[in-house]
Amino acid sequence: MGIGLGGGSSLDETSSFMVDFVKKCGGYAVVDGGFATELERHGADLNDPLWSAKCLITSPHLAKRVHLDYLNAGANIITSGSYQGTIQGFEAKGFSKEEGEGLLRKSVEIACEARAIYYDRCTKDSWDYFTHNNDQSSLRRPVLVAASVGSYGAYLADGSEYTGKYGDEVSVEKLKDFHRRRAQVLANSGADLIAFETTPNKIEAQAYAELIEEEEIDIPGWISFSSTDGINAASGDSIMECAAIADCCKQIVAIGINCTPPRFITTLISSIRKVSSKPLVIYPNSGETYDAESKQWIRSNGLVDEDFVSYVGKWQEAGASIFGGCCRTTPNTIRAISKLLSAGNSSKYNT
Ligand code: MET
Ligand SMILES: [Zn+2]
Repeated sequence: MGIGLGGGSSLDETSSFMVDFVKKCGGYAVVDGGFATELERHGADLNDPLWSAKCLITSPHLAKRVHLDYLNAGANIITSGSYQGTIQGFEAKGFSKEEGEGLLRKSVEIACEARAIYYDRCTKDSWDYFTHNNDQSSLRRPVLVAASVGSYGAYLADGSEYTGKYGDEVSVEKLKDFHRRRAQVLANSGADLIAFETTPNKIEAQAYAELIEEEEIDIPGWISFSSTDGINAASGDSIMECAAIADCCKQIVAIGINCTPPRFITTLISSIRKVSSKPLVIYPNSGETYDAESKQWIRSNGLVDEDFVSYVGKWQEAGASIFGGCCRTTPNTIRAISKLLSAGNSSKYNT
């Protein structure tokens, strides 16, 4: 178990979990960047229905390295490689249900191992620092491990997490059944929280909220939405309605927008703020567009890291407090975000 609440935490503790964590981090927290992007940059071939979760089978060492790179870049929250890994998807590859569940747990174990390595190094570094500077301040940053849950659309592997068009036959009940076992397994995997990511519509948010209650999921979570127009969730559902569903769920300790172009974020934050005072987690993609057919990112409109980072202050002003990156962002993006926020913080305290 990490430093999360773990079994038996009270709802009061849960509702203040993210507010307390952000405070502990210094008023803002940093999330990691694109996981798949970074695996691919290191040569992984993720053209597979499991996408980045394929590495849990073929290259767990690389997954650990990517987590570690994000920690070294300044992340306070790292997200496990389970985004597109589902028991159904693993079964389609010939794994048994138990093996599939084991792979989900492994995604969290890998992230926890990366955190342990990072902490070990920090302890060593602060010891070196102490012996040279006679200063006992620890250089260790608080770090949470979030278990990633991709949407039903991610499992379909046809880009429908960016359209939210699941068809009439897909109901809240069906989505709950689809997500149930994975959510149970990840809630008991040692992760500090569950990140329901790239949620494109209202019914999936509703399914998560109901599932959390029904299954008595006792670790905190966030629900993060995708948008393709900066006004609504990707399906066209009102972002305020989506956020209101997440707001009603006590176990949901933050609401977010991820894998959405940076230029859309500020207006979405303002909309969400109208219906929720929970901490907001913002981790956009680079602004490039994903082509589901060719399974490639189209390089136009992408932002260089400096451009991406130039938005972060605006998102903070609009009311968000947790920042990172999604697809096509890298440890360099996260390093730049950390640097910017820590500079802002020190100037705040120095004036
Ligand atoms: N956490 C996931 C990743 O970075 C989110 C993907 S969004 C399509 O791989
Ligand atoms: Zn993404």
